[in-house]
Parts: sequence; structure tokens; C-alpha cells
Amino acid sequence: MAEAEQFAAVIVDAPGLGALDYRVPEGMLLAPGDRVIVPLGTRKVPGIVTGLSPVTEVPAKKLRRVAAVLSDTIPLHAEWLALTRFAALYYQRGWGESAVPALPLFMRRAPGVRHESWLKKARAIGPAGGEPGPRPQLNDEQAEACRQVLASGGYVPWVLFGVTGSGKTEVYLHLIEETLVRDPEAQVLLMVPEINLTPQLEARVRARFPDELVVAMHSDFPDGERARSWLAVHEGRARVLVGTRMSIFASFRKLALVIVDEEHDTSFKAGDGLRFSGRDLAVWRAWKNRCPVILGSATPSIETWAKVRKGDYKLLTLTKRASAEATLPAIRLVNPNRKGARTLLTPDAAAAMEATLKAGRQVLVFLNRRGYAPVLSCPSCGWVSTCRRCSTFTVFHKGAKRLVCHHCGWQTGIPPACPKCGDPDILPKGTGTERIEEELAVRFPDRRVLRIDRDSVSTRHEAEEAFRRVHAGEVDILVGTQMVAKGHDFANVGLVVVLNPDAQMLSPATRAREQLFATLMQVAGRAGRAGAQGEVLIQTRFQDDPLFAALARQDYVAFADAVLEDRRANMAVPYVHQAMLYAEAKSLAEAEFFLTEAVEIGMREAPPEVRIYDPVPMPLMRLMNVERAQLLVEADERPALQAFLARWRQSLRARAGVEWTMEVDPLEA
Ligand SMILES: Nc1ncnc2c1ncn2[C@@H]1O[C@H](COP(=O)(O)OP(=O)(O)OP(=O)(O)O)[C@@H](O)[C@H]1O
Ligand SMILES: [Zn+2]
Repeated sequence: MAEAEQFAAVIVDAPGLGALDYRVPEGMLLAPGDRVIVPLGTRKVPGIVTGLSPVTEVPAKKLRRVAAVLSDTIPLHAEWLALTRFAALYYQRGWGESAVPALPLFMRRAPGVRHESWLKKARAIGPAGGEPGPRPQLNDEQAEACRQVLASGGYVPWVLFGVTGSGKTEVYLHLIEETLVRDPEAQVLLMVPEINLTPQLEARVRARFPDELVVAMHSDFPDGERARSWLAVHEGRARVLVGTRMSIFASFRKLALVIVDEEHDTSFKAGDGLRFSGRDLAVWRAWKNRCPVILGSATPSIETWAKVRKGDYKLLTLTKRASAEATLPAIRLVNPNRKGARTLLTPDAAAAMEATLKAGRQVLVFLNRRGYAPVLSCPSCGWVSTCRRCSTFTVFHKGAKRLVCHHCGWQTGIPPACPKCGDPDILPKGTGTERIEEELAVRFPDRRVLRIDRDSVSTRHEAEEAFRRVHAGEVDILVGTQMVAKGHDFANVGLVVVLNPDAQMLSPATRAREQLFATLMQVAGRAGRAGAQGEVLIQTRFQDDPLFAALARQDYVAFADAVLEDRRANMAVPYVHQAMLYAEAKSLAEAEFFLTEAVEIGMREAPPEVRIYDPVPMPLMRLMNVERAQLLVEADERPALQAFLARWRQSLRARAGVEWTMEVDPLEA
């Protein structure tokens, strides 16, 4: 008797498609979670088997066959399938669109001739070995935080709210250790923001657990390296994964603890593709695995703080710095407005720098703007340097002698005179890190100044080397952007000077203030992490604003509670739930026309509790010659919004020349 026919439901990375049925060729053994290659139209594409059945509703003559099964490892775990399915539903994509791109390229290609030898090498990686690194005795607050987490069972979302330098990382390491010891199969995910801290933290985790395989995943990794880590986690060989947001899609054999460090960081939100929040999916994953999740931060996001206040998340607090002698720095606000001033640095800041340097400590100067000046302009006619492809200025880079668009990378040489009126005296306007570096070199000629931003260090290796020099004391004054603000444990920085945070005070975005507060607390937290008290000096015109008042007191709770109050009064996030529909086209009119139609369709389908706003141009209206518009949708209750989005998405009509995409929980609204 012939073998009974079998049909596989397969998801592929194509918009708007559900699972497709394929005939399983005789003799091919398949299981849910297997990766396969299937024909789709005229192509052969990677897919994932989500189910098998002896029947199908697809007519026999339309049925095609599974072309190949990739049998190099065990099938994807059921929990991973559930995760990608949930992410697809939540972020309004097809299941295949969330699942297939989450795999490293290596795992979604038909194996080439060298695949076997690659696998063998990939599986050969092992623990670091050697003696475990130093293990400080936890202080009372750290110990209490660990005790509470370890005493709880099952899913509990914890917020580890600890001031800068309070030793949150030690708490993570202790919890990881306990988790690994309690269950020899347990695995841990430690997520970190998209910054250059991964190697540092990874080294620290490796050193602490020399007998366990610790792997990393970072968007800078070449695919081979990513695939190697991915495989080690999937097969249960790796016990700890340290990674950026993409690591939330790793396939774990037995996830027993999830940690999100600096949970407020916006880099946990993906800006393209599925546009997921790594932090939010981390909470879902912990829930699904019935394990604890730790969201750590000195300045939790407002969404997270709201959940703490509501009682949904449990709070763990570290109120003081961990290192015995260290205290929180003193924060001073200084008015930068001085008549006829030619320098950006105020006399107060210069004097404080002088004193700190004399005492043999380092100074960190923070300015969140790279380049020499944000724009080049003509004092006679008002011409300003702009990008040829985007609706934005080009930044003047003096060293490179270029005008560069920071959005699309377009660049051009420096014109010898104003291209509009011919005046040769065109001038840089405003200040970036390159200009302040120049000013510092003149002001402190005998000091070693190092600038760290994406222009001065462009590779992971260069960044590591730059930070090594800071730690080794080969630098007196460090100038930098966001890159130096977060996470670094500088032992000898005595003073932090913050220049011009005011630009962000003027932004209309809902989260601008919250993000500015977090950045400033972070960068301030780099001062005085060991030894004598540190000092922070902030040059701002907004000294009377409650944000700076709370900052000077380092009072996150007062700030966050006030923000929540304000958001509640104004019915803003997190008291409403939002989604954004974006449209891109050759002209703004086409993009807006698409959105106007989308509004009409939406109005017919939306229940009264869903509000649809008017289409507007995106804040950066033109990017790389594409014009962009957006449309905000809002509801008080998430289920109503989600149900509406799912229906609306199906009814949106494709228009030639218009690309559209949906984002749930947009950060930029
Ligand atoms: N119990 C402890 N005893 C002594 N030193 C400690 C202890 N815990 C942590 N430290 C040290 O204190 C410093 C700050 O710790 P860590 O970097 O973990 O803080 P953090 O809370 O993650 O800081 P941030 O949020 O500012 O990045 C580190 O040098 C760490 O080694
Ligand atoms: Zn551009």
C-alpha cells in the first residue's frame, strides 16, 4: 500500500501571505519547526514548517512540493514558533515576515558544499576556561534585590531601578549564576542597547562563567558569527546569550531568565522591518516561559514606570552607588548666555575642568552632535547647506572637508563661496563635537584630548581601542556624543560637562523630554564612579524648567511621576495606544493621497473608540528622494486598536508607486 499523503503548512517571508500548503514528497521526513526550501511563484524560497496534516483544501493541481528540508540541526522550538507568531499578530505582519528574517542567512539557505565543515567548526566553540573573574560581595540592596527575584517563582516582571553606578550588572551576574546552577539546562538572555558596550559586558560575563559557553549577537556581526551564536543557543550548548535587540529572536532550548539592561533605551525598538520592541517581546517571552524578566535602568521608560505605578511590574530599588567610597555626583546648572562670548565653554566650566585635571582626574565633555557645525550658512543672503536628496541640512565636517547628510550619507565638497550670492565668507553655524574638540585643544594645549563619535571611530575595533585608551588613563579630556554617555564604567572621570542640551527641549515629540532626561542622567552618571565625589556641570538656558530642577536633584521619581500626571491629563501614551501608517512615494501628494484613502477606508471600519487623525508629512519629509507622509491611529484600549488594525491592513488598497508600512507603538509620535 502506498504511503499516506502528507501536507506541510509552510510560512515564507512574503507580505500578506498566511501559511501555504505544500505536498511532502515521499520519503521526506518533516516535523513542525523544520526549515525547508519551497517553490513560490518562479522562485525557490526558505520557509518554516508550522504544521503537518493528512488533508489539504488546496486543489491537487495547484499543490506544489517541498523542494528540500534543511536538516543540519533540530527543528525550531515550539516556543520560538509561538514567539514569531505573536510578534506577527502584534506588529501586524504575516507570520512568515516575522519568522523567516529572524533567522541568520546561514540558516535559511540551501546548504552549499562547505556547510558540513562550517557546522563542524561552529559546533567546536567552547567555554572560555580559566579562573572565574573577581566576584564582589553584594551590598545589602543588591542582595535584597537578588533575594526577591530568586524567591519568586514563575513569571514575574521586575524593574531594577538603580541609580548610575549602583551595581545593576552585579545583580544580573548573580541572578544568572543562580539560574544556571539551579537547572543544568537553563539558559539566560541578557539584552543590551545597540551601543559599543556589548564586547565589554560580554567579556565580563565570560570571565564570570569560564566553564559555561557564553555567546553574543550584535548587528555588526558578520552573518557567520551570528549563525554560530544562534546555533549554540538553539542547540542548548550556550548557557548565556548577550546581545542587542535582534537576540530576542534567538531560538532557546530552555529560557529561564530574561534581562533587559538600560530598558529605556530607544535602540530596543527596530526602525524597519517588523518594527518590534525587543524589550516588550522580552516581557512576552518571559511570560510564555514562566520565568522572571528584569528590566534594569536608572531612568526607566515612562511606559515601564506607568506599569510600576499601576502595580503590574514589581519594583527593586538600588539607591546608592555600589563601590564603597563612591557617591552620586553633584549637578550644577550654568547659564551659557554671555554677551560677546567666543567660546562655547563658559568660564565656570573651564575653571571646573582646570581643577579636575589638576587633581589628576579625567573630564568628559558631552555634546550630542557630531561634525564641526550642524550647517554652513551665508551671512549675506541666508543660504544654508542642504542635502540634495533629503529635506534637511548638511553637516559641516571640517577635518574631512565635506558637507555630509547625517540621514542618507550624501556628501559634497565645501563650496569656496556662497553658491547663491557668491559671498566668499560663508560660515559654520552652531557647534558639533569636532568644533569643541578644536576649542579644547586651544584652551588646554598640554592636555590629551580624545574625541569619540561615529566619525572618529567607525568600527567596533576602533571603538574598543578608543575606550581602552580612556580606561588606561591615556586621555585627559574625552569629548563625545551618545557613544560615551551610556553604560561605561569609567573609574577616573571626575567631571562631566554637558554642552547645549537645549536643542532637544524644543522638540515637539511626546518622548523628547523623557529621552533627554534619561540621556542627561546617564551621562552625568559617568562622573565619580570610584573614589572622590564627581561633579557635573550642565550649560543650559532652561534652568527653571522642572526637568532640569529634577535633574539637578537627580530625582527620577519626581520627574517620572510628573510626566505621567501630564500624560494622563493630556491623554497621551501610555494612557492611549497608538499605531502609525507610513506612506512613501515620489511625491508628497501621492503619499498623502494614499493616506487620505486609508482614512476613508478606516472611517468605515473603525469602531467609535478608535481615532484616526489626518495625514501629515513626516518630520523628515524627504529621505533619499522619497517623499514621506504619516497617519496616526489611536485608541484607549489596546484590543480595540489591534482588532481594527488587523482588519484595516487587509482593506488597504495597493497603489502603484506607493510603499506603505504600519508601525505599532511608534516611538516618534
Ligand atoms: N557589591 C559591590 N562591591 C563593590 N563594588 C561593586 C559592587 N557592585 C558593583 N561594584 C562596582 O561598581 C561599579 C558600578 O557597577 P555597575 O557598572 O554594575 O553599575 P550599573 O548600575 O550597571 O551602572 P550604570 O547604570 O551607571 O551603567 C563597577 O565598577 C562594579 O564593579
Ligand atoms: Zn540626505
